[in-house]
Amino acid sequence: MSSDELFFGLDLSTQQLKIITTDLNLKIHSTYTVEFDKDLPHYKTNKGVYSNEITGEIYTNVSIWIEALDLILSKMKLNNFPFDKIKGISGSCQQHGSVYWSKDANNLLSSLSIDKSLKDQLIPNAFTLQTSPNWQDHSTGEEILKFETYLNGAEHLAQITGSRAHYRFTGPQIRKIVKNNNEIYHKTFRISLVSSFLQSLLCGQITNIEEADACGMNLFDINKRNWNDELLSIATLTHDKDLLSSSSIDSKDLKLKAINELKSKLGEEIIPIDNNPKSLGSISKYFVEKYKFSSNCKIYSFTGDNLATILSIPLQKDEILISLGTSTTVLLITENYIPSSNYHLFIHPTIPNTYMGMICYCNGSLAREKIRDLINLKFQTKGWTKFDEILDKFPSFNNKLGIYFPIGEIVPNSKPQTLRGKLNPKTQDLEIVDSWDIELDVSSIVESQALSCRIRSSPMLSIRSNSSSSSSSSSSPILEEDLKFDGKYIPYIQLQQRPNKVFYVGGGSQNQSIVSKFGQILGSLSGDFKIDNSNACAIGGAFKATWSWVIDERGNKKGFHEFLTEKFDWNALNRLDIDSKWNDYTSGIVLLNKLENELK
Ligand SMILES: Nc1ncnc2c1ncn2[C@@H]1O[C@H](COP(=O)(O)OP(=O)(O)O)[C@@H](O)[C@H]1O
Ligand SMILES: O=C(CO)[C@@H](O)[C@H](O)COP(=O)(O)O
Repeated sequence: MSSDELFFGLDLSTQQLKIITTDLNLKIHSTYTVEFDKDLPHYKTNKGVYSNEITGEIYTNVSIWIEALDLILSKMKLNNFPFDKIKGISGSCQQHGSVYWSKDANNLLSSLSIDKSLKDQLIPNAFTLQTSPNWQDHSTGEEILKFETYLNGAEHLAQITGSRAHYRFTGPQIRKIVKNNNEIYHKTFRISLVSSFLQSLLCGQITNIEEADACGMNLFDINKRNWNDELLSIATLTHDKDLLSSSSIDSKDLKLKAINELKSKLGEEIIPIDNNPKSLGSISKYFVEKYKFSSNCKIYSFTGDNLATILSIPLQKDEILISLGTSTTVLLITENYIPSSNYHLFIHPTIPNTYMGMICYCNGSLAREKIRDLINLKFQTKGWTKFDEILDKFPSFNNKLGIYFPIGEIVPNSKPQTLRGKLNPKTQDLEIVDSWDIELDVSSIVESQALSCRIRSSPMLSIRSNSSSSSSSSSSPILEEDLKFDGKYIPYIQLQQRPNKVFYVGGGSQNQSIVSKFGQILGSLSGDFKIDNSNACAIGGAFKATWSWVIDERGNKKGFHEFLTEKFDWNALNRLDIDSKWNDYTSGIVLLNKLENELK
């Protein structure tokens, strides 16, 4: 490894912990991974988590993450990795999850001995709760109802926080813990997001939550750039009578006490996004002594995995990035804060006055894997080859679609279920079908997932379609009426908007057939691109660490976008040869709309 200045991007996602190292020119040097199911089998996780199908709870064990950190660094040490060259570290983590620290945590974090593992020193006493809710959790139905009711509805909540209430968001999850584990809540000294938890381990002290990731909590006021008192009180006062406005001094005191208690647990200060990122401090002495990091190695704030993903390429307006990880997420950037209950807006993690738009689906890779497994069972095959071969045999829309939600879905908000249907192209009537040949499920699942991304991202774009630029079938209907998705009408004009470019990242982007089908349906105007690696969020973290360090230590004044555009390796973008079938799939929008209206 020739460079003397290296940077780490960590990514703690659902199924694994990754580290990518880059140099000052943003060139990628190495990648290391620990997969939870495979490399830490004693935890007996399934795809990184534990699930309770009856309650809808999905969670994991904080201990897995702590053990994974020692394990990945030990793997690197065995490989003689030059830790002393690491100048800066940043990273990303799965969003919304929360970690509950005890009052002893800071002492324990700052006095770790290298004779014992992180896990043996932290797990017994540093946490009040050994588990952390996972973003796939669906157990907070009652809580999200309270958040939306007390805040005068989903749209109003979205105006304040960038999102309506969601099961997985940290505020509703905290409310559930206050209700079910009240003693534990009050004993908790600090609450971290997964991102601030990991940066705290590295810093050797509990650190604050970063502004962009705070937008995934239903607690943070995006306009005021601060915690919202009303929302903090909803998260902690679980008796309706305490929440209903009352002018009595006692009730005001109770509310204030509850707000202040949660504020102090979350940390009064939030790490702001600006053009002058400051380090949170140097890496803790445990890592210096055990792995031989330099004591000058700086830690920069971590963010959410989707937020870090948009840092991996110089994304522009009207370009969308699709992450085909465990979740499927559609990401884009915008300077306009126009919130809606149909999508999420987050503060951009490095560019001031800019936002990230996001749509997130739970049933992404794992739902596709279930169909792939059935195909492999039928044909006695392995891997994705047969699935891909079948998918490639469906070159155009056949007026059949299925909705496949083995677990509850975020978009649209729905229980676990499967629904298949055919559209009569002449009458536009829907016929529900109980089952069909499993081969049809292959095209159906990929088409319905891609159509949902197209429908829900198009209102956030600004380029109107020029239908002559894509292949068109004369039988395609023209949308002339507004369609209701997720309880809200999308004006048909907005359904005509198309992305300029689409970028694909994440595990599933390695699959040419899946990406081609997405590309045909999304119909980008200036091309589809795959990034030549599957670790976009870890790369985004490494790029953020590099940019931050260059500002912090070298006095560079370039903003993140300028810095990235200048150094970005454009050869890493793989242009894909995909023919748009945007027009042909217009009837797919009608069919998906009808099918979604039938969901239970
Ligand atoms: N060749 C492939 N074809 C389709 N899906 C794939 C392929 N390779 C990996 N995947 C999917 O990628 C998923 C993991 O994506 P990744 O981005 O690594 O995960 P994470 O969400 O944990 O960051 C797996 O669940 C798997 O289904
Ligand atoms: O909940 C969301 C975003 O809101 C998920 O995208 C999580 O952030 C986890 O992502 P992966 O494990 O799929 O990377």
